[in-house]
Amino acid sequence: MARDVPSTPNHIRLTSHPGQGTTGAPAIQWGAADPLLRGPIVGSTVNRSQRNVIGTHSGSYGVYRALAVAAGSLERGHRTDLTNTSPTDVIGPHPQWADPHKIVSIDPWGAMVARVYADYIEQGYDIRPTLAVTRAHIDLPEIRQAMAFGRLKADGEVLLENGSAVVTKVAVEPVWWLPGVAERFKVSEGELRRTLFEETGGMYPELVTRSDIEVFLPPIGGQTIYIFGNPQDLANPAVTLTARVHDECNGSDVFGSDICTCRPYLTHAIEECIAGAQSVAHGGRGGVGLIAYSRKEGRALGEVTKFLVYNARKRQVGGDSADKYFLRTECVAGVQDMRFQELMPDVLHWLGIRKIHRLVSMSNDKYDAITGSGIEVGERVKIPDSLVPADARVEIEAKIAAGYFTDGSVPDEAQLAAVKGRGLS
Ligand SMILES: Nc1nc2c(ncn2[C@@H]2O[C@H](COP(=O)(O)OP(=O)(O)OP(=O)(O)O)[C@@H](O)[C@H]2O)c(=O)[nH]1
Ligand SMILES: [Zn+2]
Repeated sequence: MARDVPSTPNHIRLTSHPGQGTTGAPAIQWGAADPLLRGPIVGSTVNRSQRNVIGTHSGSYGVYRALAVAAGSLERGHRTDLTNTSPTDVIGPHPQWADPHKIVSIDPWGAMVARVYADYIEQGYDIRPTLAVTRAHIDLPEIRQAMAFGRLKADGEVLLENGSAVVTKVAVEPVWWLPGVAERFKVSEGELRRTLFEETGGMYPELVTRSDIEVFLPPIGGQTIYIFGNPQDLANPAVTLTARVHDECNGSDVFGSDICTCRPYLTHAIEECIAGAQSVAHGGRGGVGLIAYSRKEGRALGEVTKFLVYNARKRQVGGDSADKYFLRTECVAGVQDMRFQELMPDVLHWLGIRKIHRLVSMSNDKYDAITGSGIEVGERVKIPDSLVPADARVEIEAKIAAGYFTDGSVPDEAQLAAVKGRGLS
């Protein structure tokens, strides 16, 4: 490993120093329809005078990049070679991209920077994609099972004979336009900036010293989109869209933990998306399917908090029960949920979506955020009862009592108290 990295500066230079100015930093006019007028996002950590954002690229992985530079395995200021990296499918531009209030947490031009900002890149600006579009085959045991039971049939297009589904997938990194984010949360921009500064331990001084810089690349996880069928159809409200927006639950999604409904609901949604995208001749709906997966582990409380809550739930007097489900979370975390679905619809607007015909979710927070942002929702598809693991009854009944969508009855207090989970074994 090369340890002699000569380019690390001896003096720390603070971008918060007002004397430094923004000479050379392109202006950003958020929501401008013309990408050149909107201006490129420049988050280079090397050429400070060209930066027009607070923070840096890659979300939380920016810290690993720093580590790689510190360890000498990455050359400081390495420029991405964008040869052959362009999107496999063109998405947009859609009219929503030109509305500064519809999209505030994604750079809509993030997948095509190499093309639209080619001149800037030629002049030496370090402009990096914040979105990447590719294609893949996904292979899930639940989908092969659905084929074995005759619920899905291969069509050679969306679903192959070997059980793989063909998808277009998009990786999304967050790019926050602070005035718009503040507006979403109904707080002043100053209040948002000060709180972000203080609650990150003063990590980004520019939040409070550089009010002229409005864009923040936050050190958080992003999203991944999986599209079944033609991505262009997402923007056509006449094409039936089956969609699920899903928040990360590593324990269930990946490891099959049975305390919640996350993986079964996700795989059910994938099955619905495949059927939704298949042709009518193959038993499908002749539409398009979408899964938007957000890195918001444990309702964005993080996995440590989540596991603490599991212990508290299962050790409480009387054992784990649905009536105490949210109370235990609140006791540990101080809040039930920190996901804030307010920013979630941005990705749907980026895709040009105006109508979701079948929303595979029971969450009232998701529903309210989506419809509140101007997207029409038709049917809401709940998780089939047979897919709810025994130990996840506590969660699902507590959610229904708290306002989640159901086509059955809402449990009362006594019924909730009677729904019990397993002990700690
Ligand atoms: N803190 C905490 N988080 C949980 C618990 N159980 C599940 N989660 C998290 O809750 C989130 C569930 O998100 P989704 O699967 O999108 O579901 P939802 O928002 O409840 O709504 P649906 O769309 O109806 O499934 C994930 O981030 C999980 O990690 C729990 O007991 N405590
Ligand atoms: Zn879960």
